Amino acid sequence: MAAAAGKQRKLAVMGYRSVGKSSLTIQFIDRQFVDNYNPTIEYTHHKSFQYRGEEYNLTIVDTAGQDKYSIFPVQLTVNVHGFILVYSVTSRMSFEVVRTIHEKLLDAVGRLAVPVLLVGNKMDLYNERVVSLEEGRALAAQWHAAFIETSAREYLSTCDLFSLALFEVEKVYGNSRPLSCSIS
Ligand SMILES: Nc1nc2c(ncn2[C@@H]2O[C@H](COP(=O)(O)OP(=O)(O)OP(=O)(O)O)[C@@H](O)[C@H]2O)c(=O)[nH]1
Repeated sequence: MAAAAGKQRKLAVMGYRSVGKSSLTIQFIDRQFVDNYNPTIEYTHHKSFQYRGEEYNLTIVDTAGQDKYSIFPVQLTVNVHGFILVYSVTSRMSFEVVRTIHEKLLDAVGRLAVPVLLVGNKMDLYNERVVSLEEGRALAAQWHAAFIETSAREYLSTCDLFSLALFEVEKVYGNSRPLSCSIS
């Protein structure tokens, strides 16, 4: 008998240029870090993922870097279950840009209960940090979103960020038992 198809979930990864959107996605898909920088136009990845004993077929859209003045890609929100908004803890501009993206996202989707995970990446660059952990937490709290700091380079995070994104998605679309891992 053929195995039952997994749950289909689509996630979009958005943020300013060069914050590590592709690196985080590739780290999740291939478990490797790519050091060279190639700006992304838009790339869609697929991965089967076991989450809490269930099979998920994830589609992850790694989007082109946005800035404050970019036109929000409204078509990108169609059939997307959750949004991963990434900034770099080394870039104040990238932190401002995620605020703008979030505003445009709510306008585009037209409702407040949008599953969002805010990610502060490049936490391995301790000496270059300009956005504090508290600022990230406070912004996520203001949005009622989840929050995590990570490093795609060192694969640092208390809990896999894609599991956390899925947790936010399942709060709205499915199973919402609490996570057993802590989020720093
Ligand atoms: N030190 C460090 N460097 C990182 C990290 N994540 C990404 N980088 C580097 O930052 C640069 C940009 O990473 P990308 O993953 O291409 O960034 P992006 O957000 O996809 O960029 P765009 O496609 O322009 O939007 C690359 O040189 C990566 O190697 C990280 O966690 N730590």
